Amino acid sequence: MAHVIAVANQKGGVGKTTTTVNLAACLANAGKKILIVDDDAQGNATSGVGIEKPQVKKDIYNVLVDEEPIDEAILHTSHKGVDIVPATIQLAGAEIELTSQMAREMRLKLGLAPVLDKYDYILIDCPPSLGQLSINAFTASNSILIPVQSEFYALEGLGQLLNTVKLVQKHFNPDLAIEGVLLTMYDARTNLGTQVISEVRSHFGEHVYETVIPRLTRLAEAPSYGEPIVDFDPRSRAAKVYEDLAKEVLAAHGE
Ligand SMILES: Nc1ncnc2c1ncn2[C@@H]1O[C@H](COP(=O)(O)OP(=O)(O)OP(=O)(O)O)[C@@H](O)[C@H]1O
Repeated sequence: MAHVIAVANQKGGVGKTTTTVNLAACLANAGKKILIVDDDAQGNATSGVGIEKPQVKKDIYNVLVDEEPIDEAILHTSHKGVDIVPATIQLAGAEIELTSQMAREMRLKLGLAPVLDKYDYILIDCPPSLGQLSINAFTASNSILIPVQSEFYALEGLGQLLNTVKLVQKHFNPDLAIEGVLLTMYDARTNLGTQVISEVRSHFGEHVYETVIPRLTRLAEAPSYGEPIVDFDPRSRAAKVYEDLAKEVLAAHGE
């Protein structure tokens, strides 16, 4: 039975997609079957695993809005053991279209149900907002992994995110847990990064991963080649840090 993890932070550009794609590949290298759900109309997770948009016949929009079977939208990716439900720009309309539909918060949960036993982990790459797409992700998930950029305003907006988590727990998904808080884009050359780390750790305590993702150019380069870092540059420090994160995630699940 898959463990479903929403990778979320309504702040833009904090490393959600980078974390989804690279954690997925590292978990697959550890022998796990992984499904990525691209829940963001930008479709960066989709292109980041080598899927060209014209290749996409059905995407997450068709699952959420048209309630079409998810297996018709699932594609294999460039990385063995990682499948994806892609997103294209048509997802941009879903927030509004879902608003007038019945059981709108449950669409992703219902959509994923038939494939839960085919995967070990399902990672949902959430959009930078707390609208219907994120609510659907939180309702469908066992837990939420929060990437936090190591910068001055790191904690800003996290209160709002945690409030949304509480609302979803109350109304749709009482068992939704915090999977972990991941510090990203850490720059060792500034004192600021170190300050932010201690601030985030004092706030979230044991939820914060030991692994901290540094700011590394290789991580920004890999997506344009449609490859996770472990394929693009397997011996790099960037590959190593996401491998470390995968080990922590597996350990947290007793593996
Ligand atoms: N550790 C890192 N070092 C260097 N660049 C990074 C790192 N993590 C992410 N990036 C780059 O920063 C940008 C934003 O990252 P990413 O797309 O993963 O964030 P996001 O939270 O998914 O963004 P959005 O909110 O737009 O969906 C991308 O260009 C990505 O390649």
